[in-house]
Amino acid sequence: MTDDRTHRPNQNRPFSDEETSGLYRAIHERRDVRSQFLPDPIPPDVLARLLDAAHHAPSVGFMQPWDFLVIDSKSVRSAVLSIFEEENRKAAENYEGERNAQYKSLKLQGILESPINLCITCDRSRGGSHVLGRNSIVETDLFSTCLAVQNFWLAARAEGIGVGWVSILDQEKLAKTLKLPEHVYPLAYLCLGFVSEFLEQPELQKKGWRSRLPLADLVRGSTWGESLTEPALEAEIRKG
Ligand SMILES: Cc1cc2c(cc1C)N(C[C@H](O)[C@H](O)[C@H](O)COP(=O)(O)O)c1[nH]c(=O)[nH]c(=O)c1N2
Repeated sequence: MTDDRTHRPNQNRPFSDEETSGLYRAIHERRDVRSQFLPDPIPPDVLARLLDAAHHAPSVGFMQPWDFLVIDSKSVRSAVLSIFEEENRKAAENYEGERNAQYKSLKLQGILESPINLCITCDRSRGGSHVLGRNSIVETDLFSTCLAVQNFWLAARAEGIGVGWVSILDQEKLAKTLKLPEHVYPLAYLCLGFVSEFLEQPELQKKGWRSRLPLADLVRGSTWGESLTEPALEAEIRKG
């Protein structure tokens, strides 16, 4: 696989309308999936494209700290599911009464229903002790790996593949189950597969757990307490 995989001539021209709307469509219609997985296998060429998309994420100092564990082993997945169940029991203790019942009714993983799981890890030692740009903020390797996850997630949506991120996991137990070296952190545990449907809105919103905040409440001016100085931008943001 080469860097030229998605090369197009005239790379500096803006995207066509169709390309632009395809990108925004992937962004808006990406979902976290855990209830709608189909068992159909993901064709190898498709999975390779998604991994290649992840590998083209930005990274601090071009560190590329990620590795990808393609987990098809049933026994490994069952072990991860056990870790989830234990952690999820603990997580449920954070809620009382009706909220507790609502929490317990949520489906928060698709570890066995999805045909494949993927762990995207972060090798915290890659690139040696001095990575350009990582001198002050050591966590930039983790941030970079999150961007690889997002690339993967968006490309998957475009390919019609659902992705669900499972983070209700004890990271130490997960690392042990996956036999990761000491310096490798299991950043994202993902379930992947074709889906019966992509929900129109986040599952948590659909189930009344939490809704999307208005963007206008989140955009601020130059400092935290200031408003935007550009009224036209303010108006555009309020339009929604
Ligand atoms: C870092 C991180 C970790 C998790 C998630 C996401 C992210 C970014 N999400 C998915 C999350 O609930 C979902 O993204 C939001 O509800 C918004 O929905 P959409 O992703 O827009 O469909 C998630 N979902 C779930 O069912 N179990 C989980 O353990 C997690 N963990």
